[in-house]
Amino acid sequence: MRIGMLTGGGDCPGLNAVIRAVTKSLIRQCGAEVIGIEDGFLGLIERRVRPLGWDEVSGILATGGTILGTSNTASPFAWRGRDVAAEVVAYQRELGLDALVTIGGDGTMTMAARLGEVGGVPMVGVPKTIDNDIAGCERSFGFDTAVATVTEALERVETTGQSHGRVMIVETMGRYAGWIALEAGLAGAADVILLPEIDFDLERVAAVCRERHARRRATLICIAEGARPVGGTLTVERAVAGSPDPIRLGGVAHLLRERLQPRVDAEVRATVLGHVQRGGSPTPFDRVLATQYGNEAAHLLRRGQFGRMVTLQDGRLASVPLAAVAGQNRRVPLDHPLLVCAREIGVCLGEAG
Ligand SMILES: Nc1ncnc2c1ncn2[C@@H]1O[C@H](COP(=O)(O)OP(=O)(O)OP(=O)(O)O)[C@@H](O)[C@H]1O
Ligand SMILES: O=P(O)(O)OC[C@H]1O[C@](O)(CO)[C@@H](O)[C@@H]1O
Ligand SMILES: [Mg+2]
Repeated sequence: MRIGMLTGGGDCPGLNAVIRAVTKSLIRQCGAEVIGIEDGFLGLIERRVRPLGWDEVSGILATGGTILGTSNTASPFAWRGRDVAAEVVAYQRELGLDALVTIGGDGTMTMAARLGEVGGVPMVGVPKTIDNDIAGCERSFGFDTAVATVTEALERVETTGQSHGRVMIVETMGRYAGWIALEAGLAGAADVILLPEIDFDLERVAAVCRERHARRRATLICIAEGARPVGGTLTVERAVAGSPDPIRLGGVAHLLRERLQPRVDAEVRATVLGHVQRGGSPTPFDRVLATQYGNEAAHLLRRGQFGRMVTLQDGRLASVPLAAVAGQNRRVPLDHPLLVCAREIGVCLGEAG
């Protein structure tokens, strides 16, 4: 058996743990040859691959990023104005691949499925993202690490906020889903948590800050990059040319700071955490989850269960058809127990009233 493997989309902690587990499982279970494809689908377009053996994947469990590199702008169906999908499929055949392991988000899964439809090799997907927003998957690896990083940041920001009696705003990543802000906000004892799923009422947030200033000096606000005020729009930082999902969010913390400042006596400061949340070594939880996902991907390959993505459902390893994942986005349901819990312990979610 000859298996290709690539990492696509934004990187996240735990990618190397998956690469290691897939490779070691396949070598041990069936003596398979594993071919690493560099920089996601770009490596298939530019014909850049390298063999992955036991030594190449040893010692990488705890390292951040991806040893294979990644890309979020390379589409074989629209590469520099040309459709090169047929050439990519031909290259897969030249390499003698029996299947492809694609470790990525919704975009990577969609692309892998599309390549399969035009004659590409069968594939098995592994869900990665710090955002935890992949359909059919209750925990993507990388999320736990991001939550740990944001939690530490909130705690650090809180002590300086206390010293100065300020309103401190911390902005998290997460795109259109509020999972990172919600879990880190709870773990980091934020007073206000603002999510993309609940448009926030500025007057309500200001009232909480004023009330806290009188009682507790400081207010800690955790806001997801995709949050927006009632009647407002998303805060877009930039558009990335060539990316199938070109919008990059960012900066809503600054918008909130500007609008809050005239409404409160305390000084307001904003911190945008950015890629700090996506880098570095995975937590033990993510190392274990990524290892299990990689091992399970090898099982699917050996059983010939293609066109599926490994996943976690009700705490158990499982797999779902790619068609159920492609083009989807898993957001925080409004009746989620963590939202209920947050409200009941007095966290403001920006809701009016
Ligand atoms: N809608 C799409 N149709 C076809 N191909 C796509 C699509 N979206 C993404 N791709 C391909 O998948 C690659 C990765 O996609 P994208 O940048 O959206 O990352 P992702 O896998 O969704 O991860 P994340 O969004 O978490 O960074 C792109 O470079 C592109 O080749
Ligand atoms: O690295 P880039 O292209 O700026 O993308 C940032 C986006 O990717 C993610 O880190 C992961 O999907 C999002 O949370 C964030 O909005
Ligand atoms: Mg995506």
